[in-house]
Amino acid sequence: MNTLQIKNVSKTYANGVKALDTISLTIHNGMFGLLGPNGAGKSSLMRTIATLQEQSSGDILFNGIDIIKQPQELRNQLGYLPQEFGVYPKISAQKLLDHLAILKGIINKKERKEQVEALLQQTNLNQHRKKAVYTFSGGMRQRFGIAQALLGNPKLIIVDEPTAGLDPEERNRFLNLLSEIGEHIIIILSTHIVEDVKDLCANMAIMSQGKIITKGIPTQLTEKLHGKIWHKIIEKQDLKSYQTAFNVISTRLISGKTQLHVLADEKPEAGFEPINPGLEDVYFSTLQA
Ligand SMILES: Nc1ncnc2c1ncn2[C@@H]1O[C@H](COP(=O)(O)OP(=O)(O)OP(=O)(O)O)[C@@H](O)[C@H]1O
Repeated sequence: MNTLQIKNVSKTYANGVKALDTISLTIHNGMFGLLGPNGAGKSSLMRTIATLQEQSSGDILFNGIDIIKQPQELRNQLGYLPQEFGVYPKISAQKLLDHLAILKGIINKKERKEQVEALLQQTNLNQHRKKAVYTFSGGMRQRFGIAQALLGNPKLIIVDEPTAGLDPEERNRFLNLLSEIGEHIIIILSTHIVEDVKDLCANMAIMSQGKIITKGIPTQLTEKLHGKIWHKIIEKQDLKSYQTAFNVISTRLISGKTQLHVLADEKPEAGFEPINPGLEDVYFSTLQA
């Protein structure tokens, strides 16, 4: 079992922005969803765990190893797909993956060839291996990103906002690929898309303004809201008055009418119906608390 311990980690940038504020999390094998709006600090946390920047205070231990004291130990076991992968050189996907494998320390040629081929197959990119990555679609690039993250059989994989900008089919494909990677390593999926976390992640945390504001098992967090989420369809122009009168956690426009979700212990007023809470209700009610 792998264990990542984040203990009271804070990060203040040179410009004074406190992006991480006493974060504590313990993460074991399986897929962990880190959910939060833009600017919550997710990338700051991912970059800190990946040893690309140091925290201002607090400790991060991976399988008991302090990642500040022994960054190379962590890097040898890490696969990282950053939010911005940067500029791709004009060489084929296969050559680029081979080159990245050398950088990861896989110096044995035969072993490298086998890994590169297996990863191109696994990420369904084998038929595109001769094409340059910069010509790839967004979904193909992200799958290539996973292929490079998997080089060297890492025990910890970090993927930062991987599905942003993907169309639904590519997104599904990408998420299926992630879920196939396995239960024997830690995969941290940072995202602002609730759906990404809902079906895939055994554990999750919600982050806002540099803090972890809730954490747990998605189904248990959802269950806690049972009987407290109320639904009503109203006229668009009445929204303001409903927002003043009730704890409206989300709104959605459906065929010109507005659908409300309200958090309340009892039926707010006539016309409201109880509904089964979803992870979106957990997310929005937590962010508003
Ligand atoms: N290198 C930096 N220097 C100064 N401020 C930074 C730096 N990186 C991030 N920030 C600030 O820290 C805060 C958290 O940013 P971060 O990118 O970690 O959030 P995020 O949750 O990943 O959001 P997004 O999805 O928009 O990237 C923001 O206010 C951001 O402007």
